[in-house]
Amino acid sequence: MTQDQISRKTNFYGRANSFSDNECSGITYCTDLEKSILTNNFEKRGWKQVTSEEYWNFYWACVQSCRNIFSVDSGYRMNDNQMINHFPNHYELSRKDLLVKNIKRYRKDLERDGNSLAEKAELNWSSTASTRYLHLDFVPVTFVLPADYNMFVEEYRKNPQSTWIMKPCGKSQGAGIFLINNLSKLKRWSREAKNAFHTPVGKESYVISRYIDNPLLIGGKKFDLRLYVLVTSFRPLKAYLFKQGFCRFCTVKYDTSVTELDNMYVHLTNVSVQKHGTEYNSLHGGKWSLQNLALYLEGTHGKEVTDRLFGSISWLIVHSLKAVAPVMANDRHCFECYGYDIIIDNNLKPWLVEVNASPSLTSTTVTDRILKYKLIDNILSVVLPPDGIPDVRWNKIPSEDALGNFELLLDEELAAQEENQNVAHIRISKSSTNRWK
Ligand SMILES: Nc1ncnc2c1ncn2[C@@H]1O[C@H](COP(=O)(O)OP(=O)(O)OP(=O)(O)O)[C@@H](O)[C@H]1O
Repeated sequence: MTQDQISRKTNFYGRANSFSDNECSGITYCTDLEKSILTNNFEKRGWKQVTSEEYWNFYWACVQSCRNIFSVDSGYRMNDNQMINHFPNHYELSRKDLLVKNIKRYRKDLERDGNSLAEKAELNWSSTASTRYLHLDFVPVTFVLPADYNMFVEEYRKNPQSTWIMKPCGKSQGAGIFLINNLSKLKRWSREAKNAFHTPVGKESYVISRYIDNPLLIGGKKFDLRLYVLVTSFRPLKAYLFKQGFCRFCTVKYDTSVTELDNMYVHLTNVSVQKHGTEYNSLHGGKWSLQNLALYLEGTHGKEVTDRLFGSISWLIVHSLKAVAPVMANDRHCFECYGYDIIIDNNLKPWLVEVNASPSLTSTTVTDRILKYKLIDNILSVVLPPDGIPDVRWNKIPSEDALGNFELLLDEELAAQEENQNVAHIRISKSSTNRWK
């Protein structure tokens, strides 16, 4: 939806402030993404498709349309019966550089307040000692380039043997990513890709992160987790975890030798990369369900260790959300389903690699299609009031049934109520031991 379309639409609908009887009989939806996984779900509910220029109750928008709607210039005002699937500044969580910036700020704030979560420990890394956060160390050490180049070099020199991964901040699906294992390679790249940091539309920034070079391998292959997290409010924080995430495997065995450094089939788990490889299997799409992973880990490491790992993953997600909550525009018309990418290392420590605001709804296998259809169905039943009519005045407390495959990660409002009754502090889902199964 363009700014112009929004302005024209506002003139007409700006007056609408409540859901009239007439409108109640027909909920309208609009989508920028013509995916049957979405449209089948909307139509199952008897909703009628309209264009973005008509009156919609529910908009599954691309991030750009959402930003246009919320831009000051659009003058668009949503009424109480309109909902949209992004928060206006979702990029605070989903842009690689901003995510890291927010997490760094969150840690500093907790440290300043003397919070024990920000406890640090000495880490002896080769000959140099450095300190790291004991609990809040869940994103790989990351710098934004070119801005933080000097800080990166300082860190690099502490451990020149380590490998780093360069990722353009504004791209996805593995585009523009490469690994480096020495500073001269970075310098060469910067020289050769003349204007490496400059594009026709301005500066392109990159993040450079410590490469997790000891991933947990299954069948000798690297994998990451794709988990779905639904946020219905940032202040108070209300977040849900979809129990049916999956693992995405590389098609080629993991190999840290220098000759394989540029082989993306070894190092990048993105399906968009792997599907071009000769070893790609379109039947299973290189995916494993989380249930299979849990069974595998219970078999190889035991149940307690497995439960602890999944508990740490939930913990990591909650704290990444808390890190951005203060800066998020908490508009009550918005909800968002984030795709979390997590790598587990061979010490069974989870690392947050990235958060996507528009996780792919493309299905590569039949199982994938069923899972994503269910995901959308469950999102709708969590974000909509029990009568199924979008209404932002609703208290956003879904019933147990409405959760489907989602489980509560955190509801600060509920937690505060419980605290008032001296029941509990911040509550991370009680069902944590049964999680994902
Ligand atoms: N620090 C890291 N250590 C090890 N592997 C990493 C690291 N960062 C990224 N990767 C690998 O590279 C892949 C791509 O990284 P990332 O998801 O950040 O980029 P992207 O191109 O934005 O992908 P997406 O399509 O998911 O948005 C990850 O799925 C993971 O396999």
